[in-house]
Amino acid sequence: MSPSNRRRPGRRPQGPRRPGERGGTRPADPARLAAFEVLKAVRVDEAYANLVLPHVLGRLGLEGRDAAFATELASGTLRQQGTYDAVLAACIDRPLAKVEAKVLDVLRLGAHQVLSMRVPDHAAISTSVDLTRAKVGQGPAGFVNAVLRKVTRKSLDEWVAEVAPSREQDHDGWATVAFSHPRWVVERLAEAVGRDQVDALLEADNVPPSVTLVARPGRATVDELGGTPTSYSPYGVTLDAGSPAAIAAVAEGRAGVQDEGSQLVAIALAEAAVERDGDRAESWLDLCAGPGGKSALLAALAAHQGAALVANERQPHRAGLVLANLTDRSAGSPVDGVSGVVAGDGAKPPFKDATFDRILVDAPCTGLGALRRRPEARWRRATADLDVLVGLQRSLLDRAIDLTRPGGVVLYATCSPVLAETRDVVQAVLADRSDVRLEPIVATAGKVPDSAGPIEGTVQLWPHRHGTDAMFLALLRRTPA
Ligand SMILES: C[S@@+](CC[C@H](N)C(=O)[O-])C[C@H]1O[C@@H](n2cnc3c(N)ncnc32)[C@H](O)[C@@H]1O
Repeated sequence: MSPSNRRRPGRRPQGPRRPGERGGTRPADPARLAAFEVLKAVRVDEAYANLVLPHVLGRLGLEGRDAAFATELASGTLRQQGTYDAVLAACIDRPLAKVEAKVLDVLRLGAHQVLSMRVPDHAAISTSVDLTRAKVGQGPAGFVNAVLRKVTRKSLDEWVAEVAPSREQDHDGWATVAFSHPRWVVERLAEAVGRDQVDALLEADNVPPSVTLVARPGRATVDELGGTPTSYSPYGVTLDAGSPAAIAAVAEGRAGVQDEGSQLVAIALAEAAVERDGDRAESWLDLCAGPGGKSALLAALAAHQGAALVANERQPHRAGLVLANLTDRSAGSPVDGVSGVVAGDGAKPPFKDATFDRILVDAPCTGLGALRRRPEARWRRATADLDVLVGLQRSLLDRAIDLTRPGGVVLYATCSPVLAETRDVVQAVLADRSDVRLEPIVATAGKVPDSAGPIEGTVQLWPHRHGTDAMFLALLRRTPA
């Protein structure tokens, strides 16, 4: 599919002049102002767009269509910034690095409206000029006007054909521009998914996912949530419309927003075969639990299986979020299945060796499998992050194996398909130790079609194939040394 097929309807009629407007000095349009403020918060404060958006919308009093327009404008601009920067570079006769950051934000927002939102050119340009006057000053308004006029001269497809390298001679360079991903990410994803599928994956990364909910078993049912049942998780539904917060089970914490792939990770740990250790109730550990989405599902599954879950998270404020996720809001006490929440470093865990029956290591990772839901994430990561993360992932998996009793299991998961974080971590730990073996995932996640991971028996989910985040799952069993 060509990049221009990613256009979404966003046409927004221009209303009459607002009170107080006078010729040439109109105030900035509030929805565009909101999107501008989100970009600024992402750039200056390293904010997450999806977290800052509700605050900005609330502060500016935006609701309904205006809120939807601002959301698409901010998220779409951040997501497709790589494409727009290549276009803008062709329209400006100095390097983009020399353009004032606030002006570049306005230009990117304008480019998104012109090239991907079907906002009429004159409206996109005049509101961008207004925004420049309001937030930067009169000086650059003419520059913004001139640059955006140039942008309107071609469609997105025509621009990509003009500014991207040749697809035949430099596929990754072309994909970098056409699908707006940093080149190193294109290369790593191509290595993981295969050259024949990488374009489909990159394209899927640019489509915001629909909202998926989980009904925590024993506390809520999928029927309470409405929506369409997910294909693989028995606890999931995809919302067709509306806000999750308006659903009682979500508001009460008995259900939550959770990608289907994440649901399959928690289910895979619960479903693994583990022989009972006498009459003792099973003890489960979520080693990297923050903010607690998988812990909440694990706790419900643990309660059902008569087990007890400990949730551990290194960052104290995220451990607080885990606690909130594991608290029964009406009773004010931990939900069934929880035996504790700990703020500790999983690489130096405050637990005794060989004490847990099942451990989830949902490792800190690059998150390159969840780019659909985090529009700015692709620009935040760098290859240098990989080395640091891989070292941490290996030591967390290693410690988790120490904490597992012989016969028990560790599920290693990442929301990244990058082979250095998946295959290589698992193979390195297997090569180092004689007291662990890899086992195939045979239950629900293992039955997902076309989900073979990079080592036999492991699972790799994909946005473009399964509609989930690109979760990787590997099951390891502790054996006597
Ligand atoms: C992928 S996230 C986990 C998501 C979580 N399982 C959920 O479903 O909500 C990884 C988490 O590991 C935490 N983390 C990073 N380093 C850690 C460490 N050394 N020990 C324990 N947790 C750590 C991060 O703060 C982050 O919250």
